Amino acid sequence: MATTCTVDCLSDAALLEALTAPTPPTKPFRTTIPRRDAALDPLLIAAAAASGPHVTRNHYSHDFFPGPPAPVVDNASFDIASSARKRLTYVSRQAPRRQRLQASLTAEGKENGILRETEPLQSSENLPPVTKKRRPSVSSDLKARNNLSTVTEAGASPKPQPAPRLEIKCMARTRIPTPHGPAFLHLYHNNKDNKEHLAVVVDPAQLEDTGNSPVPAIRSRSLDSVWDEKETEMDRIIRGAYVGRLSSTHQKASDSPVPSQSSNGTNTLPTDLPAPLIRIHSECFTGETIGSMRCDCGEQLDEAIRQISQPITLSNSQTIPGRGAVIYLRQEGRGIGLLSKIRAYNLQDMGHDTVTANLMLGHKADERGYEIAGAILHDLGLGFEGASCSEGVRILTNNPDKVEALKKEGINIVDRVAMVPRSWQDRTRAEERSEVQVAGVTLIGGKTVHGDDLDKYLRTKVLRMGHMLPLWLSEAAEGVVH
Ligand SMILES: Nc1nc2c(ncn2[C@@H]2O[C@H](COP(=O)(O)OP(=O)(O)OP(=O)(O)O)[C@@H](O)[C@H]2O)c(=O)[nH]1
Repeated sequence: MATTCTVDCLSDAALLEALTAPTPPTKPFRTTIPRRDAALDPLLIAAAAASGPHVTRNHYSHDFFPGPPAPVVDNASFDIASSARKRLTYVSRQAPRRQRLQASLTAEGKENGILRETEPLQSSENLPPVTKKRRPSVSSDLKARNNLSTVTEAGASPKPQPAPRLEIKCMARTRIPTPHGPAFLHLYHNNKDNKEHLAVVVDPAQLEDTGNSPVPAIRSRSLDSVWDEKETEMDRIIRGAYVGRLSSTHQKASDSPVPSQSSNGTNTLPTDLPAPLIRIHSECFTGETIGSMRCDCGEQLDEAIRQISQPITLSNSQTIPGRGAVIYLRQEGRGIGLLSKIRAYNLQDMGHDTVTANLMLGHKADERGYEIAGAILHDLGLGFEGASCSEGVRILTNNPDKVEALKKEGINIVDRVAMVPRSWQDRTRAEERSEVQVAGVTLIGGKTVHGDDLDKYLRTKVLRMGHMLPLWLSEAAEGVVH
């Protein structure tokens, strides 16, 4: 035994020497280092024990585990009775890759609010029952006439179930005074994800309830409809289905269905009335809640409400309040969720831009969808044929994907209004005045801010994501790309 141990220790030392030497060995290992074919190699076992079972993410749970008894080897390195000795083999206790992938997708889906088939449709529990009117198809008609059975034949593989039709419902609405004027906040439920998406409707004319407005009110059909015959007028008012401005003396439930005309009873809109201005905005906790200057999201939300609230002057010199809506979608971090966005920020600090950081984390540059936004716009009667405001909408964005996605949802977009970052509009003036406001920077009602992170983000949106915005000129002249 003593002899074998000495031989092995020497060979271990020689191997270590060869591996750690400043210059690679001149002769091949085979000629300088004795064979190492012992059943238990102490060096390898020590290395594995020191590194632990999770050497890399992909090797998590791989380890040495007792295997079948080892065959008796004459020159075994350890003096353990071979009958009692269990051979250690390197085996994996990981689930197959397919199962691990599925588990991680489910976890990620939860994070991003995607409902799995096994989860209850929490958010659609209050949706009205869907009455599906099925048009008889030619084949079902024939079957009915010939009295043929429509039951699936035994043995036929079940057809994959189509995804349920998207349903949304405005659950509640209330007046919100903002620094730019009054708005109505609408909260929506849907049967696709478990997020509460929102619509900030700017239409202060409907606060008056005088019946004189030349334009139709922007109202939610699902909110104004009667949900249940047991529902009282007060129930409807409490969930926001009221007209005018609610007060201790004014409480009037809205009609259902909403009349599809302006409140003065006409269907014809002033010819020079601009289409309502809308913005589809995606949630950004960092930009909107804690005033992060890594992006311009807080500022964009503020700017959207400000622009939509601007009064409109018609050619007959009549001025009417601004009208439109911000559809606020809960798709944080361009759909990857806050957790992944935080990780992406760390990659950005290491020198990657916002697009590359997403890709490095296994996400797409943009994972958002606009189906729910389209449905909310339909519900509000904005931008589609047959709506009370059939004039189409103007959209406030630089993002060509949003425009295309909304067109696919059937939204009639008559114009796009650019969303120019305040820091690119105001920089020269601010530098001249050398005053940069810091308090309340990108929050609602805040002022312009500048910063390197913000600049990188804005430039990447133009240069890598195809946003339709001229680069801030001095940067463009320098050709700086981050
Ligand atoms: N993944 C990721 N998301 C970010 C980053 N910075 C901002 N966001 C997200 O981007 C979204 C903001 O996008 P939007 O306000 O819809 O604007 P946009 O698509 O850039 O296009 P515009 O309509 O032109 O403003 C929010 O969900 C933010 O959380 C980032 O660095 N990484």
